[in-house]
Amino acid sequence: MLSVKGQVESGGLNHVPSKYLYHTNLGERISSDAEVIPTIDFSILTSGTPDQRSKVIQDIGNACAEWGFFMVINHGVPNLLREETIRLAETFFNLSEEEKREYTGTQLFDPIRYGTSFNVTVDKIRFWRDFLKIHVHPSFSAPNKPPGLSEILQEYSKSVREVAEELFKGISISLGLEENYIKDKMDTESGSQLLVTNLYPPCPQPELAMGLPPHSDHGLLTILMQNEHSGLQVKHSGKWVPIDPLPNSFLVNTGDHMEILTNGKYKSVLHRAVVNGKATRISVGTAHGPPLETIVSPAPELASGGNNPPAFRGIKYREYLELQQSKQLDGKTCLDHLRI
Ligand SMILES: O=C(O)CCC(=O)C(=O)O
Ligand SMILES: [Fe+2]
Repeated sequence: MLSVKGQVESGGLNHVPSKYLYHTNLGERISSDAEVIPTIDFSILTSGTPDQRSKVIQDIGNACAEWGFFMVINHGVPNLLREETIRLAETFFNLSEEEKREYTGTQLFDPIRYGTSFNVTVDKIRFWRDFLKIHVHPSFSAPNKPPGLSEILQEYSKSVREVAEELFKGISISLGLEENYIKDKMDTESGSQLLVTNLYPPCPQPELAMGLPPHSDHGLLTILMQNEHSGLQVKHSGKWVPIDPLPNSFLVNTGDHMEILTNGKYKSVLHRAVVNGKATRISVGTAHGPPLETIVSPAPELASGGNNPPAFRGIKYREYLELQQSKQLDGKTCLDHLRI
């Protein structure tokens, strides 16, 4: 398994190798409107007046229902911590191929997994992306090199978890539920948190390859940041909307398990990562879910009565992850397998 970075750096790559050719017109239905995802001021959620707080909670609810994605500003995670996380993540990818290979996971639940594409055992075509995935909660793992990586990822994961917990409160209230509903029902304090670092090296023919094809995320919430290069696109009203996050912001999206829990009220939206010809793009996302053994099904409060029956069957989070990983990413959400 040769990483994309390794291939790019071996030199002389002036075209996309055939196994990476992605046969979709990337320009197709890119939104030309200046659409922007909603922005949520996190500081209002934590310390606004009661009126400001209910307004921002309403905004969160609308963002989850209409976009499944929003940008979070004033989140309190120090910029230095974010920058160091990205910098040290990059130094991991700068290790030699041999050093990185030590972390090649073979199993989905290996606590540390370095790899390329999505899942090379099922991918029919390869994606222009290398990754490092680590389980950071309830128990924390990280590669022991380069020096400092493990410490910074631990600190970063903890800070982001705090943001997630506040967002879970706001989301619970926005659904007409008690503030701690998601925290308690999904046991998020002992929940699973998976950190994924994506590295998309510059691509000689960016319109012919794909970093990550259309997919939805599995957890309750994903919190994502990136270096200065954009590439994320979100499906909205049938079009792909390129996302240019504000400096120092997080992108947050509701995942498949939020869609299950809310009985489809909040959507887990398709998104993809395109590549560019000039620069290495890095993104770091954390997926926040319940403990792996939790069975998630639609909340009875949101799925009852004749006109609102449960739309999904329940599934253990662990089994859902296995299901997702066993399939090719093909633009359909894995959730379709659970629809009643
Ligand atoms: O790199 C990005 O912007 C998106 C990454 C992503 O969607 C993922 O890791 O699930
Ligand atoms: Fe994603």
